[in-house]
Formats: sequence, C-alpha cells, structure tokens
Amino acid sequence: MINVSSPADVLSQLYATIESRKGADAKSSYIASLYEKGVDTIAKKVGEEAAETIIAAKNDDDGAFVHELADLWFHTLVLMAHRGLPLESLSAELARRFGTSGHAEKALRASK
Ligand SMILES: N=c1c2ncn([C@@H]3O[C@H](COP(=O)(O)OP(=O)(O)OP(=O)(O)O)[C@@H](O)[C@H]3O)c2ncn1[C@@H]1O[C@H](COP(=O)(O)O)[C@@H](O)[C@H]1O
Repeated sequence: MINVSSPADVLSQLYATIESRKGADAKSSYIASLYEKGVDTIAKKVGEEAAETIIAAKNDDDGAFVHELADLWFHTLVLMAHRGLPLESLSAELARRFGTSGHAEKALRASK
C-alpha cells in the first residue's frame, strides 16, 4: 500500500511505478502489456477513457465520475511514460502557465 500524503505524492509515486514497468513481464503487469502493444493501443485507451469520463460527467454519481477520471489520468500518464518523458515535463508546463489566464493566452495567439 502506498503512503497517500498528498495528491502530488500519489501522482509521483504512481508515475515512478509506471516508469518502473519498462521491460517488465506483460503477463504480470498491465502497464507492461500496454508498453508492448505500443502508442496506438495506449492512445486508443486514452480516447476510450476520455469518452467514459464525458459520459460519467453528465451523470450524478460522483464515485463513478472519479473512477473514470482516475482511469483517464492513469492512461495519459502511461502514454507520457511510453514516450520517455519525465513527470516534471508536465508539472513544469503547468507551472509555466500559472498566472496566465486562458483568455489572455488565447488573445495573444490570435494576435500573432
Ligand atoms: N492505477 C492503476 C490503474 N488504473 C486503472 N488500471 C487498469 O486499467 C485497465 C482499464 O480498465 P477498463 O475496464 O477500462 O478496460 P479493460 O479492462 O481493458 O476492459 P474493457 O475496456 O474492454 O471494458 C484495467 O485493467 C484497470 O485495472 C490500472 N492499472 C494499474 N494501476 C497502478 O499501476 C500499478 C502497477 O500495475 P501493473 O502494471 O499491472 O503491475 C498498480 O499497482 C496500480 O497502482
């Protein structure tokens, strides 16, 4: 059982586990089986989980919604790890956006 002290800890521990499955046996590890199948299968899984998240978002069941969100986040992390990116590449990009409104960022793009 992992030590759940903060959302950031959970994400980094999960990502470390996901990265550690590189080269693992696909029969005993679901993540390794995804790596073995490759980017098309992992990306398709992300698409399926996104669709299931959208459906769950329109229903009242918070537990089911969180379940689908977790499946979606999990598979996007597997996709990122399969590409060889560190978790910090995502957190750095999100941190870079701190303080910039989406409206302002979009207006800047439109003016270019
Ligand atoms: N967080 C997860 C996690 N979330 C979801 N899943 C799996 O993702 C799969 C997708 O589920 P779905 O029902 O959507 O898909 P499916 O089973 O292929 O069936 P259908 O889509 O056909 O319905 C399931 O097998 C889930 O168990 C996960 N598998 C693993 N982890 C973490 O990764 C760790 C290592 O896992 P292994 O690589 O399997 O050792 C685990 O200890 C967990 O901490």
